[in-house]
Amino acid sequence: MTGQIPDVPDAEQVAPAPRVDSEVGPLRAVLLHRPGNELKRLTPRNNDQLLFDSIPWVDRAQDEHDAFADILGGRGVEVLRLSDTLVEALTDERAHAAAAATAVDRRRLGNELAESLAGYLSTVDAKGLADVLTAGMTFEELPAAEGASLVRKMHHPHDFVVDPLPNLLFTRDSSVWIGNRVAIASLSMPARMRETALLDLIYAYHPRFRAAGRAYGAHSAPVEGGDVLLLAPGVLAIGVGERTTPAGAESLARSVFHDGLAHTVLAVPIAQDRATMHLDTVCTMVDRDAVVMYPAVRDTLVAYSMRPDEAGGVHVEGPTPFLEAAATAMGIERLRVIDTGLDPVTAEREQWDDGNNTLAVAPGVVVAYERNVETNSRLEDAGIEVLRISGSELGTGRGGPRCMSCPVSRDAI
Ligand SMILES: NC(=O)NCCC[C@H](N)C(=O)O
Repeated sequence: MTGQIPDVPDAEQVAPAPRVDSEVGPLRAVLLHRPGNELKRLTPRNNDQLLFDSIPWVDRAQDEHDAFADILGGRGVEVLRLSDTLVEALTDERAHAAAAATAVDRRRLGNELAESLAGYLSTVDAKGLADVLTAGMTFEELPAAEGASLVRKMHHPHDFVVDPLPNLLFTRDSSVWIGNRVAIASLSMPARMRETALLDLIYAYHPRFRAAGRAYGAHSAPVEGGDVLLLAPGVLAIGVGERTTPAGAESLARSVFHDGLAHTVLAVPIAQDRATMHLDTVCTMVDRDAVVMYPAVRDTLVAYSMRPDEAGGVHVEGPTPFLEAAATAMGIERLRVIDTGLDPVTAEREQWDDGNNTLAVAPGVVVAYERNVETNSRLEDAGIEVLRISGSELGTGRGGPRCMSCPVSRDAI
């Protein structure tokens, strides 16, 4: 070997380091979840509780999601699939044991069934366990030998022993990268709380992530990633409404100040409605200095500005109009606003259908649902390139391209 030039891996072969400082820097790697059997659990009886507005046609949802992943891949983005990362993490026996424990709800199952379920899950391989953790398990799927407890006898065969997680599709909400740290969200709705534990295990045990530092504690007050916008390096906006609480926003702000990841955090009150469940349902960034925004909130959205004080605490000012507070914190003269739709009714329809929920793959280039015709044409009129995907089935869970993606690596802007 003496005298030979050592092999230098291609730049493309080296996984980009996890780091995200903005909403619009060129996207390098993203965590998606291809919808699977967990969506087949949705019925008219449980869809409200499981946070879906209707029953998706699963094969078509998968096709739509594959097209979404292809568009990202075509732009040079590395697509990581949540189920693959979960299976890889679960090959570590500590992760396997911890994951199995998260699936056993002793209070609901009672000791006898809980013990038999835990025993059964400990024998299942990583792939099988990942399937149960994501798609759940019904009483009729529980192996016959696993206990003949009263609980088992009295439940309907289609009741869940382990609840499914159909909202894993929305990877934006369960974790968010801020700089080189990841914040595991503390999800507020019962149907999504178990996602926190799965993401916690993926980031702790997957070789790609286990060295990454954490921001904020996974079990702190509720914060959901859909509420967190990285307006510019060092500037965060956090929606506070149906999901993220004031305590969650304050706790995340303290954490990012402590780690030197931000100098300003804007807490932005949003209506506590399903239509506006996260800040990214009414506003997402489409360029370094531009947002697409629901016009009904444009003039009323305000922000409380938080900055670290010299005593190690948090100084709070405001509220002041959001657009002004954001521009000041970002150090720009003005944040350009592109409205959703042309008239109030179109705007309301397109906001509901995630017209505001775009995913930037680079400054001025976004992925959007094709159905939001008016909003997309307004984006194009403003010079934004729109990569359209269909989302008739994906949208039944009430989330768009931004909700369905957790950027893991973006280049600096
Ligand atoms: N960031 C987002 O707005 N995510 C959409 C989440 C939809 C999901 N069905 C939920 O209700 O949590």
